[in-house]
Amino acid sequence: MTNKNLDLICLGRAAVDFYSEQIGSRLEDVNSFAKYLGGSSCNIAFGTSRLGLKSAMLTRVGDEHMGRFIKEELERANVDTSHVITDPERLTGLVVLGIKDKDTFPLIFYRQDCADMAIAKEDFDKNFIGSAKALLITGTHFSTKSTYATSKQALEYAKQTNTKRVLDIDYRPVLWGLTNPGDGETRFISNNKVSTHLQSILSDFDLIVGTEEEIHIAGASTDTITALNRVRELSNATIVLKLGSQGCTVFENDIPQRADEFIVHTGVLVDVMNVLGAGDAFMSGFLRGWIRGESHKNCCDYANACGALVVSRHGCAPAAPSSEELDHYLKNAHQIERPDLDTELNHLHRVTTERLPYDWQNLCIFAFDHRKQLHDMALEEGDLEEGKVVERISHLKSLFVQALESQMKTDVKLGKTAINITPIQHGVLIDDTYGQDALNDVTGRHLWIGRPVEVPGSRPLELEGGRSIGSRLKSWPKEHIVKCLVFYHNQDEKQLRHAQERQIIELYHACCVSGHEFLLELIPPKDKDYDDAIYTNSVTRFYDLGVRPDWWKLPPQSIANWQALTKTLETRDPHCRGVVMLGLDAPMTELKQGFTNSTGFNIVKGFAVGRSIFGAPSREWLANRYTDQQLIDAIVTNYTQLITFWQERIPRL
Ligand SMILES: Nc1ncnc2c1ncn2[C@@H]1O[C@H](COP(=O)(O)OP(=O)(O)OP(=O)(O)O)[C@@H](O)[C@H]1O
Ligand SMILES: O=C(O)C[C@@H](O)[C@H](O)C(=O)CO
Repeated sequence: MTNKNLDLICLGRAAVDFYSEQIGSRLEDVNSFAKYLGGSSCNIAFGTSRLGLKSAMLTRVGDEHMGRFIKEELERANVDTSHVITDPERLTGLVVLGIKDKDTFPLIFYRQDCADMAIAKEDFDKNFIGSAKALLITGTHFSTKSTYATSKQALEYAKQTNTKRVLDIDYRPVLWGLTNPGDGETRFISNNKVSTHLQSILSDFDLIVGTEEEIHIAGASTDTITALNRVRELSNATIVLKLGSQGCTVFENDIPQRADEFIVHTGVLVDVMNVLGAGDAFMSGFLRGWIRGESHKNCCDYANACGALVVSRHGCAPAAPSSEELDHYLKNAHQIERPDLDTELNHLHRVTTERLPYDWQNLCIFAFDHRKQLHDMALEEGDLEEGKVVERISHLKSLFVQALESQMKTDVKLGKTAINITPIQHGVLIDDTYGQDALNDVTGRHLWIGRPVEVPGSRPLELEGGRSIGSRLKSWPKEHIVKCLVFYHNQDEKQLRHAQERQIIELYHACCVSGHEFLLELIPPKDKDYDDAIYTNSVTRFYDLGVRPDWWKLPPQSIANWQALTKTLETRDPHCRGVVMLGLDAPMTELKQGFTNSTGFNIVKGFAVGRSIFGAPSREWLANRYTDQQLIDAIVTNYTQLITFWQERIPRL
């Protein structure tokens, strides 16, 4: 398997899963669904990519939002989507799934004439298939005349180019027209036609994977040994038999005469939340080892562990583990009774699977989540009635977004001439009190977006909208980063300190559940003395409490302090995204010095500054001394100044 730049191509179903959020509900009664990437083949392309293989997807999606979602999800997981073709006529397949109890998982496929079934021979060529070490096809894509012909063509190219061929039998009777269309749940119906059909392709494969029921359909017998023997008669492939919670077994050559002669590779039994997707995760784990030529034992260990992790979690694709997470689980599985409740494993899952949004290294964040300050400013300068304040500040915040847009255009020009400068990544911090329109406007544009939850100025910390932050986060776009500012001193009197810490712990856990990133901003209270060590001590204290924010927001620090903080982050949470520096309305020269001190410290990813950029121009605008355009221009001048300070401190490439 040399000269292959891809490890794996997956040909088959690409769908969107709508997954019931009420565990125990009948599907009839479910009232909210999570939306995930789905489709067995897509799940495997995604799962193997998370495990470090270079995977590609070969399929079609609709020319609509769901099709784009699939493509983007795959890309975020680093899957090659060069052969995810947009079908001009058909819609993307959908799947609705429920979790009734540990054995009942109602499932409806909305796949009539769906896009992935239109995959055609013209969608790929021999070079593409030959560029992978292995080609995987799932059973459904042999179920119609045209998908059969397309799949056979792909197999032929694979044979000619020494690409290994893998079959996941993945038998879904409904997709062969054997049950009523609403019954996606039934996993086995014996049918001679299907068996004969499948048997016509078995000889084409090097690896065949199936559950007992799937081997039964392929081998045309409900006696497992008989069915395995029939598969063996027709194929020299390595056969992997999945045995549910017991694990799996592999046959290279002859089939043993009795089941008790099987060499069973067992994993660790876990509590089932949902078995759906276990097969795709199993396949992903197995292929991680098989494509790299590892032993059966390793392949099966990876496969069983991936299956176990996925059955213990909600969803199929999003539950799939990363390489680091899998290795951690394999080392510790016997001590991890409940993977779904294990803090370390959940943390690794959260921080090592592709986080939204992207990789941030050079952040220039325009922070205008100020509520109290802008409110006071509006009253002072604008001579407004209280009722008009909201309207005026909302308008002001929309103009801030326009200023940001102008700034981004300026940067594009800058980037063209100064190519040796690291590209700037823009961000914003906006509240939903005055800035909902501005927030909606910036969302979905690949910006870093922070959104505050604290009641401004509160100490002890209070959250806007009360304590039920978890339910609030349900309505937040995933890309919004939960920002919480706390006026904190690690030597605050006990009661105050504990109240604040409890609030932060709850908030952090709510973010872990909702999947939002969390930014913790620490500012020492004005009414209390503190020395330089306060930041490292406070950060350490939160780690001791089990709070691992994705981001820290801290004032600029001395060089010695950045050294201490670097050490703390490296030892306590190497996956932390980093620190952004705040401005505290400081004059530009002071900010410049602060930025300079952070030179060379990789934990510092950028700045998040507000009043130094918008303060003076906003006063002018609120007092009607500036037009909208003058405000925008003044903001861009200040923002550009800060970006220049920041860029100058970044070592040139
Ligand atoms: N309760 C469990 N505990 C531990 N591992 C499990 C458990 N259930 C399943 N697994 C693992 O997941 C693998 C696949 O499970 P299963 O046999 O249910 O696949 P499947 O029917 O193909 O799944 P799917 O619903 O995705 O089609 C098993 O071989 C095993 O490794
Ligand atoms: O493979 C399918 O089409 C169904 C999937 O969308 C879903 O993720 C699942 O059930 C995986 O086993």
